[in-house]
Amino acid sequence: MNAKVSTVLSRDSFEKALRVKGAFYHIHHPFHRAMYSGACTPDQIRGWVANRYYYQINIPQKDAAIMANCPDAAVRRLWLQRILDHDGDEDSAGGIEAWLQLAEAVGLTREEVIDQRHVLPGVRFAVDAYLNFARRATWQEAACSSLTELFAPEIHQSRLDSWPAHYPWIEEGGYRYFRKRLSEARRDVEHGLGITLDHFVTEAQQQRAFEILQFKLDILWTMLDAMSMAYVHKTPPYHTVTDKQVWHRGV
Ligand SMILES: O=C(O)c1cc(C(=O)O)c2c(n1)C(=O)C(=O)c1cc(C(=O)O)[nH]c1-2
Repeated sequence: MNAKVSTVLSRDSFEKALRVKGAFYHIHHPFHRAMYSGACTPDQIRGWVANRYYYQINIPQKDAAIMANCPDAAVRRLWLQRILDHDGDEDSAGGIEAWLQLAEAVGLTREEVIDQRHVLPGVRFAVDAYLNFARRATWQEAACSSLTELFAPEIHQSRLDSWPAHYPWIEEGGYRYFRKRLSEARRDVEHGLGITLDHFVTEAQQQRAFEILQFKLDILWTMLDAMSMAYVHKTPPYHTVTDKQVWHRGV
């Protein structure tokens, strides 16, 4: 009788295999490559900042959904920091405010960002898929979906390294968000990765973890596809019938 050869990955190999998924991170998307090679117009940078605002404001709701599904107080206590990072506390204004300062630094008004008039339907649907996944998945699966943050410090650093030279018209104060995320993302990943390595221990679970990480990579990539249609190819939704931004702002 043939014994089934186990293809369960060791903890180390599993972590390495998760990191290999970085090959599909949105740092490789043409829109991103254009951003850090200096090829973007001010309108393209503004479009990206205004659309990414929707991701920023959904992240703390996503993290609150994970906490709501998690019965482990020790995990919740650590996870709570993510919400404070974005929403702020009595000492610091937080990431959403820093993002609004980035918006102003690139020439947008707070009002036009906060009212979400520029948020493209494709971006909205992609971000909503992330929040909805966190609501319905187990807290360990939702924690696993945050692991694209493994690759985030590099992308924030690439902006800090390249944008000031390419886009001197962006005010320096706008870069605070990216600087702030360098250490926050590293700390988040340590926690999220620990949960994932502890929880996904069978072959089927590890395959599921790869699929969850790919789902999240798809979200980030799809957001940029929608922005490319609108700001690079100049084909935003309904462009064949109107040049007005008629799409909905969230229902
Ligand atoms: O600018 C980026 O490219 C980028 C990517 C990601 C990511 O990989 O999900 C996050 C962030 N930024 C970010 O700033 C952030 O706070 C964040 C939280 C999360 C998450 O899934 O919980 N991802 C990200």
